[in-house]
Amino acid sequence: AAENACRITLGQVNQVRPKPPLLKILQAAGAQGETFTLKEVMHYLGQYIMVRQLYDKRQQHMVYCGGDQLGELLGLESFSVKDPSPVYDMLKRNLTSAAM
Ligand SMILES: C[C@@H](c1ccc(Cl)cc1)n1cnc(-c2ccccc2)c1-c1c(C(=O)NCCN2CCN(C3CCCCC3)CC2)[nH]c2cc(Cl)ccc12
Repeated sequence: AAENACRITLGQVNQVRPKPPLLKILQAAGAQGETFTLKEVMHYLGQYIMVRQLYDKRQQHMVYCGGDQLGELLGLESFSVKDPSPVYDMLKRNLTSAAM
């Protein structure tokens, strides 16, 4: 009934919970905790790519992730940051809603 409705504060409603393999990658990029906004997940994935030097220095939109855990998760050797679809597909498989 209404009075028993779970109280979801606005701050929590857009949180996602990465599955362990993705959480490990985010933590390698400095992420703390277990739930994040999608924006934070994207930020830490970008940081991970930079810290691990997975992007091509000359063609900076190309990410070569074969042989890295990121490539395992994506099921790809490389991708262009101009086509985010493989990343979104991977996130669909590796994120669960953290609300309740
Ligand atoms: C638009 C955005 C994006 C965001 C999501 C997606 Cl699915 C595609 C694209 N983006 C544009 N270029 C990058 C990028 C390129 C090379 C190395 C690292 C990041 C990103 C990515 C960010 C990010 O948070 N980007 C902040 C600004 N970036 C500009 C590029 N900057 C680097 C470019 C290479 C040289 C060093 C600076 C880093 C900060 N997060 C990502 C996570 C992944 Cl799985 C893939 C790419 C990115």
